[in-house]
Amino acid sequence: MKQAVHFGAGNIGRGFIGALFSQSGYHVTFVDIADQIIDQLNDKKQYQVKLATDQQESVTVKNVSGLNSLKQEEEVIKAISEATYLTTAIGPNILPHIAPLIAKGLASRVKETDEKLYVIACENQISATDLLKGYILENLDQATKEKLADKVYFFNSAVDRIVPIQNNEGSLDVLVEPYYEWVVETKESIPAVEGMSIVKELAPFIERKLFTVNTGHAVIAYLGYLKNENSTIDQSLEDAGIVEQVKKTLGETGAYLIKQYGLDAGEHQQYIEKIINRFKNSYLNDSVNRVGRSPLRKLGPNDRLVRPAVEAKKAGLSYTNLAKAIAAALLFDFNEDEEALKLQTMIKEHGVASALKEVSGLDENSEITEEVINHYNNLK
Ligand SMILES: NC(=O)C1=CN([C@@H]2O[C@H](COP(=O)(O)OP(=O)(O)OC[C@H]3O[C@@H](n4cnc5c(N)ncnc54)[C@H](O)[C@@H]3O)[C@@H](O)[C@H]2O)C=CC1
Ligand SMILES: O=P(O)(O)OC[C@H]1O[C@](O)(CO)[C@@H](O)[C@@H]1O
Repeated sequence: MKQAVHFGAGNIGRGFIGALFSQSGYHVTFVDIADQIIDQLNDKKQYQVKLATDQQESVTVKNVSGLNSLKQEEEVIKAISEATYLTTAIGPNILPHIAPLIAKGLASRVKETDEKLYVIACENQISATDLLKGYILENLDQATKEKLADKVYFFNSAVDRIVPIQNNEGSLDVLVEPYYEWVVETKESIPAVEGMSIVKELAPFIERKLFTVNTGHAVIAYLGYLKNENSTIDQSLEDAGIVEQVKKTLGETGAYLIKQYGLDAGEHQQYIEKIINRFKNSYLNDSVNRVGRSPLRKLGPNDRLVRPAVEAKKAGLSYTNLAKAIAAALLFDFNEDEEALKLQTMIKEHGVASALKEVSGLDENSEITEEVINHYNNLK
């Protein structure tokens, strides 16, 4: 049986990427640090992916097992040696932590086989695989790096499926939205995986996804949180003001995307509407706290709020609604989120402009910062 190794047996790992490999005839070895999930994968060897619809259709995902990256290094190295694909869905901040083990796996593999391995990071981050590749190379000697050529390939990708936090402690089953899109950038001819689309140039796809799905979701999460910190995304969309704000913000990112990539304006508008409808799915029960999680990452210079604002400004386009979304993100003070707490401390100690400089790379006296501060004071 063909083998896939997937780092991160969480929501996207089990509910999306691992499920596609299993449906394509692969055995999937999930590598994680959560013993409870790993033990269950090895014990039950299957789980259900349930669709968040009124019919609640489900798919059984079979041929799965689990390894602990902290306790089973040798087994992970062996699994990497035998795999055709190595994928991740663990969060961009964790990539540097798994790179040393992947490097050991690759070093061992290239001594044993000339078979090709395809590495794809499935994270909400532009060029996530390039970042992972960089971290892996830092852990390899020159001779091994040279041996990777024509044997280990690294492809960037964009992943789109909403998978909320699961309220089913003790179960491997995952509730997911029916929609999904996995776009992988490569010019190679690679083994087929059901549901994977191949493109030669990822930039328009990942920017369209990140600056529509993730920007829109972030706007709802941060404004929804300000209204009621215990609410869900679909509940927040019952507020006409929030709906209007999402539409205006996606109008701004849309204007940038249309200009930058020559998208058809009508088609892009339909894409926006389809996405807002996905957000309204009440079966997902997706909390504003999950979607707003890790605000330091989400306020990063290349992420879903700041990058489109900077690009829109450069292109002479409107960015005031994006500035409002940034301001709302700066007010996200959910006390179970480490990054939110850190952000609030930064703001308290040094002020909004200084926090924006440090987190988003925006100059303290830039026009965007000025606009964000105006919105921040109004929202506060
Ligand atoms: N949930 C969603 O709807 C979507 C998430 N994504 C992206 O997918 C990635 C994963 O997100 P989720 O699945 O939602 O997160 P999650 O928190 O459900 O899953 C992450 C998994 O990684 C594991 N992990 C953490 N540190 C690890 C380490 N050092 N070694 C091995 N495993 C480790 C955790 O135990 C957990 O099982 C993120 O980059 C996210 O932005 C992308 C599209 C959709
Ligand atoms: O997973 P992140 O980057 O923390 O952000 C949450 C976002 O990612 C998703 O989980 C999937 O794209 C969305 O639900 C949401 O926009």
